[in-house]
Amino acid sequence: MLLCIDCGNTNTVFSIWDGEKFLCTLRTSTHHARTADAYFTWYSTLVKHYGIEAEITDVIISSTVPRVVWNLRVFADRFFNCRPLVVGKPECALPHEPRVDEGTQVGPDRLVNTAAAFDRHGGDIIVVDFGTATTFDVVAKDGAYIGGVIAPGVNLSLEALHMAAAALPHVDISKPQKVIGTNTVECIQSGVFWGYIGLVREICTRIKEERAREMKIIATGGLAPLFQQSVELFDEFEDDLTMHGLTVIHRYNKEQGTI
Ligand SMILES: Nc1ncnc2c1ncn2[C@@H]1O[C@H](COP(=O)(O)OP(=O)(O)OP(=O)(O)O)[C@@H](O)[C@H]1O
Ligand SMILES: CC(C)(CO)[C@@H](O)C(=O)NCCC(=O)O
Ligand SMILES: [K+]
Repeated sequence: MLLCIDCGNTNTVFSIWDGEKFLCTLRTSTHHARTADAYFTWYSTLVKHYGIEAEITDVIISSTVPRVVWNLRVFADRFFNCRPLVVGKPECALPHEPRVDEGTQVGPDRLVNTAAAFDRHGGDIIVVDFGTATTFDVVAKDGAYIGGVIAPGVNLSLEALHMAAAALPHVDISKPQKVIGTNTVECIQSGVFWGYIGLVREICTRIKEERAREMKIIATGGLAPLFQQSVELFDEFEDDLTMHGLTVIHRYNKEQGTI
């Protein structure tokens, strides 16, 4: 079985793929100093709790935080006796090479999202991922990542207001009933919520104009459904997109004989 690891700047997600379906999904905060032993203690406790019998033979990692990869490599080697495939490293083949400026290190999560979206929907797609940052990944007709957009994430925007302005409290995102807030919390929620609706719509419109074609918009990440509630922004929402992409890239490397 394949253990897929998606390490973001905020959260790290493990998911076990049995070849047909994900058996479970485990989430922890990303912390570069977490040791291989600590990962295993956490992992084995939860797997046992869910009553899952998993013989892990392969591990694939996508990490936007380079420093965590070392401990995850040790984790894979020590507990599953395997060498993990790390997306973005030269030894990990990609179904389509990104077409970006030379020397650009595309975030591995974006490469994975791109592979997943192309596998499920074909090309001419925009993937919007609501993580620590909100990213827009543009997938060409042939499946290659050809660039995109990086905007501050929803929670990051809320946190930035709280951090920088003494009188602004921490608030959670939610959909305000109206645009004009009549208290501080409503004003902040309105700014971020409606501001984000505008951001997503404007960027997608401009991407389509720049590409001069219709493009399907796929959203992923915990907050996408909240925005979709109000305005039709996306064609599809897929909460397992990044995990699916890891299985696609792993299968491709098996087929290519790189692993
Ligand atoms: N209805 C909601 N209201 C508030 N927060 C939510 C809601 N649904 C999901 N979230 C939060 O949204 C965030 C987005 O999750 P996601 O896994 O997509 O990205 P992340 O873990 O924050 O970022 P990264 O992948 O970059 O680490 C999570 O922190 C999740 O707890
Ligand atoms: C943009 C983030 C932080 C989104 O997770 C990640 O994909 C990343 O660190 N990217 C590197 C830069 C780039 O993708 O062009
Ligand atoms: K993510």
